[in-house]
Amino acid sequence: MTRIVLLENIHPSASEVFRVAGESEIITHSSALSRDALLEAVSDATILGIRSRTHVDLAVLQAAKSLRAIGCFCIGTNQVDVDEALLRGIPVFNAPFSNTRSVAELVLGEAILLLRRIPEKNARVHQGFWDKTAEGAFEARGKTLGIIGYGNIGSQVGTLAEAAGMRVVFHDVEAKLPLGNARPAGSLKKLLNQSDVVTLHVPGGSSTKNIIDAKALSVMKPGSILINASRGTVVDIDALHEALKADHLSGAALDVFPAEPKGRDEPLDSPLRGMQNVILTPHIGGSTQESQENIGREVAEKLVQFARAGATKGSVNFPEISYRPPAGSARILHTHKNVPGALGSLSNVMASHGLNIVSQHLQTMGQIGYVISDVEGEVGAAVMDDLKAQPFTVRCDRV
Ligand SMILES: NC(=O)C1=CN([C@@H]2O[C@H](COP(=O)(O)OP(=O)(O)OC[C@H]3O[C@@H](n4cnc5c(N)ncnc54)[C@H](O)[C@@H]3O)[C@@H](O)[C@H]2O)C=CC1
Ligand SMILES: O=C(O)C(=O)COP(=O)(O)O
Repeated sequence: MTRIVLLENIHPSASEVFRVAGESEIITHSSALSRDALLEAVSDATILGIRSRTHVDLAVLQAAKSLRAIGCFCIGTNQVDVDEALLRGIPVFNAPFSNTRSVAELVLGEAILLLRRIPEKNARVHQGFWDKTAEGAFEARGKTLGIIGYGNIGSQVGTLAEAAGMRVVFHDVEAKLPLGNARPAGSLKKLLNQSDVVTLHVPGGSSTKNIIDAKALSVMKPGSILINASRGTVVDIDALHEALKADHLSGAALDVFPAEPKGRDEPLDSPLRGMQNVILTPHIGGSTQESQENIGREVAEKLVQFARAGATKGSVNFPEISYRPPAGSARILHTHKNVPGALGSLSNVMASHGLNIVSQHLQTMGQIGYVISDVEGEVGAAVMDDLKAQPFTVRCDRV
């Protein structure tokens, strides 16, 4: 019996996919859960769906005794301990492109608004002042946009910015194919000291923590603008606050924060609140009708293909095996420690129970191997128990 638990207001398109696939036990929550409620909710879940707010760490994985797969209904997967999930035979899926464009459009819009000082001007008119002036207002055309993290979102931002006449440079830890006239800056420092607008599109995690700290900010051009719609941990907020107060930067836009409010009634705790040259948004970079509906469908379809057929293609942490139609009368999914002879031992156990292997696919990733076996014959409790009892077995399911 599959029990699907979906948190954080995942779009109804996901539940629809599960229902069409014949799943009826779908529990939805409109927000993230408190720690205790989360531990309770995962205790009998077979599939867990989350977005960026829910942290699935070792304790959550330990509490989730029946969990078979996790769906991140977003791009980032830094909120899940994906390595620990792998060791427990739990694949993690995400939607790597579905909200890319939504973030890219927001970032270009914010760059243009900040170059024209619109947040301050908007506030002044609302307050009853008519400060008609060109002072400090610039066109985007001809300005340099520096993109840190030239992946799916970063490169889309670059394409949109070039269409607005901007010159685009980027910095990435990997070699990347430049789109249009974009060029690698050569180093983070070279990017920072030539860009009028700097935008961050790196993943979260320890390797990107505080990339933008006081030193990096000091290298940025006087009067330049910083935009962060990646993860809150990437920017040292106190250092940014100082740089803005000192007028070293002319503005900033932040969609993500080191500590984000748990729900709609909790205020953001940030020294940047109240600064009129700073756009603050509640982590909505990827929140558009189009993206959420697509994400719901995309991730749910991946989870259904895994639950039904063991397909792991597109998983961010697991040996990948594409969907294949079942070739025998039953399919056995086996995750094991990647040790010599595991496949042979598995096959012998199946043969000893009279099962004929019709098709078998093995993929390994680091310490873990994953085998899909299609067999002819009766897959009873005895063979499943024997397979589970093998010393190298991590988990074994029949689908
Ligand atoms: N604000 C929001 O609502 C959203 C935020 N995001 C965030 O944006 C991030 C980026 O998304 P994508 O572009 O789809 O990911 P991606 O994986 O396509 O691109 C990330 C790029 O960053 C590069 N990178 C990694 N560490 C780096 C470092 N230290 N310095 C420079 N480059 C580095 C990688 O090589 C890669 O090219 C996601 O991981 C997620 O955290 C994604 C979607 C929505
Ligand atoms: O896709 C991502 O990585 C995001 O940050 C979007 O997160 P969300 O689904 O809005 O909680």
